[in-house]
Amino acid sequence: MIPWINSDVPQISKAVLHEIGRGQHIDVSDGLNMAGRKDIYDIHDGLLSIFFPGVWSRECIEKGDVDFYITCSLRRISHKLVHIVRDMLLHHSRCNEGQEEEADRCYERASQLCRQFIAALPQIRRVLVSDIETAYSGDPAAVSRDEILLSYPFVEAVATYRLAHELYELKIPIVPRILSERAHSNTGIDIHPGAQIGDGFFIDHGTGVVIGETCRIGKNVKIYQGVTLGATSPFDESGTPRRGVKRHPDVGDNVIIYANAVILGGDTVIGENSIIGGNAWVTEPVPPNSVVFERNKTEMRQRRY
Ligand SMILES: CC(=O)OC[C@H](N)C(=O)O
Repeated sequence: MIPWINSDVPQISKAVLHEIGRGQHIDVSDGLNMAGRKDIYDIHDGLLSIFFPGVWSRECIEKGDVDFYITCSLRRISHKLVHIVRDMLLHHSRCNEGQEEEADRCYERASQLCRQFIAALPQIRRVLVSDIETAYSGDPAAVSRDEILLSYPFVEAVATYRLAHELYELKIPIVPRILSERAHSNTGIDIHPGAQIGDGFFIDHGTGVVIGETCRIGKNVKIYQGVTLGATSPFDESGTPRRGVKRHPDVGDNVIIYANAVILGGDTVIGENSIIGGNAWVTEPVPPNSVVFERNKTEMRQRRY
């Protein structure tokens, strides 16, 4: 018997309860159940395994069973997702004073949003194949597409990003960030769901990559470990960082960004076909077809393909 447990714990429980009751900033009074995060993880796993059944699924799946597997999984995921999104919408409305919505309305809206999300899955899957294709054609270390799919961390990070982006575009609260931060923990690659990323995107090695919310990235872009596409956070008069403004760079088609380059700012545009060298620090626009090989020094050159 540990004596302090009996004497101290009831009092400390009361004090914790008191802090919860103060409801400052984080409102748990409506019982937003964070066990829900496990349900979202389950949906995340389920969606990835639908994209690549028998590869990312826990189950071994025979060719003849794929159809059945996808239909059953998708039905299960759709049900679960509608309930989670309903809870999130309800919670979100309660956090905004005077805008509380009825549960039934949230349920209806959740159902519509999830329908749109599920309808987008075939297209997301198609784009994901283009990402793997860019990896295969761009990385001589990759022996096969299967090797990339089974072992490269960027596949999970980018697949998750593409799912999370769809949810973000539908303005579903919190769920997109839970997905992307889970992939961030698993892979070391941090892609905000708000970023816009074109087809054929490849992150080689991946560790430490950060891609900010308002980035726009073109097609067939390749980046290496440690690259930051970050913000020069603008502040308002009171010194508070301004939300909802364009603060991360744009990257044109066919750009390659080597390891640990840092590219910052909402007005920073990397023109198409450019190469940004390792450790470059870029805070100004770079014209198309440039090579940036050290701090802000650019050189025009003809790209070879
Ligand atoms: C990627 C990055 O610079 O993030 C900084 C901050 N979270 C923002 O979004 O502005």
